[in-house]
Amino acid sequence: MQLNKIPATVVTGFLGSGKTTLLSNILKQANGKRIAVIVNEFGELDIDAELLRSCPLDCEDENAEAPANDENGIYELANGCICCTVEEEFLPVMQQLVERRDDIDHILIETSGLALPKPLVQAFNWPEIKAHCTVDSVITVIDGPAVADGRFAHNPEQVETQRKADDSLDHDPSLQELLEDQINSADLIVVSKNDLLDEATRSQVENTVRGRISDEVKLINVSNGEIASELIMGLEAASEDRINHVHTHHDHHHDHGHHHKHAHDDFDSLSIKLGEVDSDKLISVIKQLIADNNIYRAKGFAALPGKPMRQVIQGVGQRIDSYFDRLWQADETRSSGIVLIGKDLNEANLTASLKTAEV
Ligand SMILES: Nc1nc2c(ncn2[C@@H]2O[C@H](COP(=O)(O)OP(=O)(O)OP(=O)(O)O)[C@@H](O)[C@H]2O)c(=O)[nH]1
Repeated sequence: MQLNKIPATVVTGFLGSGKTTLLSNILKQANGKRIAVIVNEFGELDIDAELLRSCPLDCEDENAEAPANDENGIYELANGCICCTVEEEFLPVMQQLVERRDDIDHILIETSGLALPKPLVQAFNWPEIKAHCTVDSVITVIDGPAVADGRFAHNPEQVETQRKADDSLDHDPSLQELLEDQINSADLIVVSKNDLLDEATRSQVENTVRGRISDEVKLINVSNGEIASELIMGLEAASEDRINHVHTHHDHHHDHGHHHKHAHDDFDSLSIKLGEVDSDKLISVIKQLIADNNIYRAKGFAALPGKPMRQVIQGVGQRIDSYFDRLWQADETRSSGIVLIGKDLNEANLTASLKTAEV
């Protein structure tokens, strides 16, 4: 019966866990498969869509013809959170995709790191969607090194011992709930950043995650998003059929409709525009800001004087990656922009600090 429904894979996972990296690797393997991508981002710059769209330096030829990499294949949902805007944002996009169904083999959906997957999966039970689409699987990406650092301090003794070390970030109850909801909705767990784990840490991480999922949920370790697309697509889980039974911390908020307080209401997302910058200085300022504030995620683009290429800056926890992704285009203003996502962020102070990197 599902043969003629379009399969949709929902990729969820916390900020910076590696969702975009995974998706861009899947798109590289599209091999003629026509994949539509829906991206939802918490933050005003459409960085994820941009990164998925722009062909990385090492993939120029393979990808030139893949339809998913052409602009028509990528749908950005307005800034915010897919779980709160299912009706206004998600439904219309799905309707468009259904109209183009003869041109689409698979839909990939990247939710924002702060989104709750359940309401999104439930939307696949709405008649207009259900008739044409099914959820192939919900994949939850979990940041391996973050687990190793104790982000899943769930059992009480662990919380007690770890609280001394850090009482602000990783043991925030709203964050714990969000992570648990993302895990509970999963058909498949991808533990990312495997390259950053040694063997002992890897099995410790596996045990921690295993302790939180049911036995039938598979767990795969992945480095740099490199995984065969057959392991990710075509799982035929029909997740919408079971989603109502998945217990989450946020059920009552959605089910009763009136009280719309979500996990992510406590988070701030700032988008700070800068001119050309000194890259080393910018990175060291961001590191310092991450150390001094409740910043979970920093990402953006930097324009460096005299450099023809744009630099991508990615910060997760204390780790900052940077690389050049593409040439600045002739019609583009060379400017930098950084998105900071966290709690209790003081925009004026953070802007002033970042501006010290301008040249
Ligand atoms: N070393 C290493 N870095 C990784 C891996 N996967 C992702 N990263 C890095 O982690 C950072 C975040 O990765 P993204 O793929 O953007 O994460 P995301 O989940 O899409 O992030 P948000 O959309 O902001 O929630 C980037 O700097 C990636 O290069 C991995 O397997 N190994």
